[in-house]
Amino acid sequence: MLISEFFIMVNQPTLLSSQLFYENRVVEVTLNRVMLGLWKEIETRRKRSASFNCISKDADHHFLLVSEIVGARETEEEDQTNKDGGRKHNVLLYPYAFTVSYTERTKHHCWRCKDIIFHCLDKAQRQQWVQTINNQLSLLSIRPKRLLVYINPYSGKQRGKWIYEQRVAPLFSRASISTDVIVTESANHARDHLKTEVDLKQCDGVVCVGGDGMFSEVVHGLVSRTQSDSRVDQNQPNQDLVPCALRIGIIPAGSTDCICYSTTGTNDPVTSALHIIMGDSQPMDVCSVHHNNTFLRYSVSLLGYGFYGDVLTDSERKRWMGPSRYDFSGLKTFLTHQYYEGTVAFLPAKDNLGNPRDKIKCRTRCHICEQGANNGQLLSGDHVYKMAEENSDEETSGDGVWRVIRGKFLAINAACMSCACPRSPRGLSPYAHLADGTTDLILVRKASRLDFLRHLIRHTNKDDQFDMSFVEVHRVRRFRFAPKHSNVISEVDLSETSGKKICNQVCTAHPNNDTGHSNWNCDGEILPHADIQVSVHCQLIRLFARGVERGTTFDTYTWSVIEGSNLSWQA
Ligand SMILES: CCCCCCCCCCCCC/C=C/[C@@H](O)[C@H](COP(=O)(O)O)NC(C)=O
Ligand SMILES: Nc1ncnc2c1ncn2[C@@H]1O[C@H](COP(=O)(O)OP(=O)(O)O)[C@@H](O)[C@H]1O
Ligand SMILES: [Ca+2]
Repeated sequence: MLISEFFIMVNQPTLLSSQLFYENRVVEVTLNRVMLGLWKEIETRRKRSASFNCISKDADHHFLLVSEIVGARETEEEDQTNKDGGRKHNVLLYPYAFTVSYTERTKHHCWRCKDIIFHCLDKAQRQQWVQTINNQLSLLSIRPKRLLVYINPYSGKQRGKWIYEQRVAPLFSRASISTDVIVTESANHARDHLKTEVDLKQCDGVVCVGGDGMFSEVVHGLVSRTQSDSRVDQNQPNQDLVPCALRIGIIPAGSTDCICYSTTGTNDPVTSALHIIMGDSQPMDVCSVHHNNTFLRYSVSLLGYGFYGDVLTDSERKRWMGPSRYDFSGLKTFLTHQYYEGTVAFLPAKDNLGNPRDKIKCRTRCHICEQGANNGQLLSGDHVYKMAEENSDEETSGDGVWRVIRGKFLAINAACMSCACPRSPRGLSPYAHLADGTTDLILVRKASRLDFLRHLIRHTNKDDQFDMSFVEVHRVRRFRFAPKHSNVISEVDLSETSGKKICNQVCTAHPNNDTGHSNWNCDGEILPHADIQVSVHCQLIRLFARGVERGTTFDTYTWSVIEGSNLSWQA
């Protein structure tokens, strides 16, 4: 925080100011539109213990941003812990307590909800404080007030219900958020409910408790509902889709939790609940997947053919093993060492969106993602690319021209975001962006088992998994794939303007034959077709998240400490 920002903050008109008892001392507490605090010690009974997070133990001025307060509530007498005599004495003088809950950052992007208890002289003063704080919070229009919650009781280690009830619901209630909770009874329950039954105007957001598959259900429900309400045909691969109005929150309880991890920096239910309460907003790209001009599915994380498709196909039969099914099937698939022949055609992204190896990480308020959204507006969809494509006879080369690559691949992965998760903390494509309108297309060609193992291991450490002769990676807006024996892609509608030429190339490249092919892993779902067309839709949805923050230490959102007027801290 800059000093100028600090002065703007403290110079806001005061809403409420009183002398209250806090811990072992009397303090002057002030509330304005932006902050609670600037506590000046009036009377010290005992040397203050460092009982709440602050930079300096000797500091006697503190503040808390209103935007980081979860809620305030009156506290019952019996809830108050008063172990020492000095404190008891003061509690008698200030018997009416209230609690302010706030968000505090801990290590590794985890947030925690902390409480501070203040004591008032009389009931009226306490009521005034609680009401004024909560009124201020209700003015923060970005915060959700009513949420629709779907719990998959079978996700991950089957602890979704417990996690929600024990760790999340109490926080929502502290933040005065009302909820409609639905425990799903079968696969696609949440998707179909959102698609047809829910009155979306009755809530401010949708929360899913589960894994990537559960999130995918909610995305399908919301996106499909939004398109059908706007009479948009999802079957057209080049169709501009209508963005969803409601934000989605993820309480991680699944096997991979890659979307939660990539958007918050951790897979912690309490952190996610606090992002939802704060009303965070993170736009996110969505890929639409079509086969033969028919809509198949949406994808927000990984579209994987070959290795990840085979891992998923094998692991689906082992759901009873829980999350470790992926380790088992991963090892088995690795040993099988199967490669697949096919043709990939793709439309590269604009140069101003960087490239998958530029070491620019997607972080909170990412400027590459901003750039991506602007590109979309300026170019209005694919028009410029269509022009480039029509005017060129080149099969490859040039920004905005389709490129075609044929070969034998161990894996073809498209990562629309980093796909960071506990198994791979940097992710499948560490520099992919959440909301730039592109996906990173990773082509892993046929290689020895040892080389492929080296590539896989690099997903788990700091080494560059793309720095290998058999791996190439491209940032793309659209792509197509046809397996060598494809007989379906020749049926693609050749009247489609964009991709027309490419389609011809793909078709002529592959006379039909009967060699085997893999499956696509689409965010943990197996797709029924190998021949697919993929388009990225920039910022189609929004999450209750803020992307991964740059540091985990002090910044403008957290508790700050000022030593008198000597502003020794800056973030
Ligand atoms: C020899 C060591 C090899 C380690 C390789 C580790 C790479 C891990 C990269 C994982 C990227 C996961 C992307 C997310 C996929 C999810 O959508 C999907 C479904 O997740 P869900 O079951 O719904 O939680 N999970 C998987 C494993 O396919
Ligand atoms: N009540 C239910 N019974 C069975 N399957 C369900 C239920 N609710 C959701 N599902 C499905 O379970 C699958 C896995 O869910 P997910 O939450 O991703 O868990 P995991 O991360 O363990 O795979 C998803 O495809 C989802 O559609
Ligand atoms: Ca992206």
